Amino acid sequence: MSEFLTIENLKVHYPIRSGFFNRITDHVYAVDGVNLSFESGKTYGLVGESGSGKSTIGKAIIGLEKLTEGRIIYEGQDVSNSATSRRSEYRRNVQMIFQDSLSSFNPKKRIIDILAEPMRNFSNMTSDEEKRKSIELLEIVGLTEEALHKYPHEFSGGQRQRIGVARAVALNPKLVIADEPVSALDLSVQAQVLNFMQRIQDEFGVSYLFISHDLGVVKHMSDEIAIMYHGRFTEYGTNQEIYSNPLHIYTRRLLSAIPQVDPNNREQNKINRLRVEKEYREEASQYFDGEGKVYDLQKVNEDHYVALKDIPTPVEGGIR
Ligand SMILES: Nc1ncnc2c1ncn2[C@@H]1O[C@H](COP(=O)(O)OP(=O)(O)OP(=O)(O)O)[C@@H](O)[C@H]1O
Repeated sequence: MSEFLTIENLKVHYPIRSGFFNRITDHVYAVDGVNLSFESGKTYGLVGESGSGKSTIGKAIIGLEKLTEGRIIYEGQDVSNSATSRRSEYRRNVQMIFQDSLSSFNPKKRIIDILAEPMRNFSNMTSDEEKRKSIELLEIVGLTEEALHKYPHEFSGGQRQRIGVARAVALNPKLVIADEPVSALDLSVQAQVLNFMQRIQDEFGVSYLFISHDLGVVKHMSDEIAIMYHGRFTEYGTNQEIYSNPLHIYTRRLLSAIPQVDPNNREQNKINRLRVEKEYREEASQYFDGEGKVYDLQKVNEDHYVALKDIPTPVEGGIR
């Protein structure tokens, strides 16, 4: 299957100003050379701790952050520059869902206006068509026509996130960037929202970039996973490779931090976590260069890339 969107060497550096003249004295390297390609109908997990640069990648792809360097290639054309002719088609096809829909929705607008906004921006529907489409969208996420004339605050957090999903998919986009879409919700409600997202993917073939700080949450959603540390990828691979054969200590650290539901696994998990922490402290130079940056990604196999100085040699049953 071919890629419809490719991100090449993406960099977003924020200037730090200081002193009496407010001069630029340094930069935050929020995203520092990231490559990523998207195929239709797949979910890509983007995972890392707070401040690692995940949201900045999402915002740069959607056009909310200016690229310091790099290119965004959509259907074979460079759309990095906002003046390009394909830009409008690109903006229609790449949508975003935010963590907190209450603050991303205008509280004074009714749901019909919130849902119809992308239709008004990117299509020429009549108000009847907008209404019909909005009802259809609400049904897709398990809500009824009654919701149309209500305001965002009249819904629960889970319902609002479902409305956010409905708005994002209103125009059949190719990619939806979901930035921590369920982090603010209770566990049972999280599962409900994720189920709707999955059903929509099965029906319409949309791709997701699913941003989370939690490897546990992305596990059941993602086909491919990128692990991010200080603006760079430490590891990239298929779900199977990342969860069953993690090679970077940072990935293993995130994995060992997933809470264990089964009490029988808790003791083993604790031992594992302590072992990973010890290795993280004592063998950092294998994983990070002299400045504490991760190395460039290297290919382990078709399904797996890791930022290590030396790629370990394969042994029977995987790579260790
Ligand atoms: N507008 C900005 N100006 C300066 N620095 C910024 C700006 N936006 C983000 N940063 C910095 O860039 C880095 C990456 O931030 P980003 O929000 O992308 O991380 P994140 O992984 O999404 O974290 P979180 O999970 O907390 O949202 C952080 O150090 C952050 O402080």
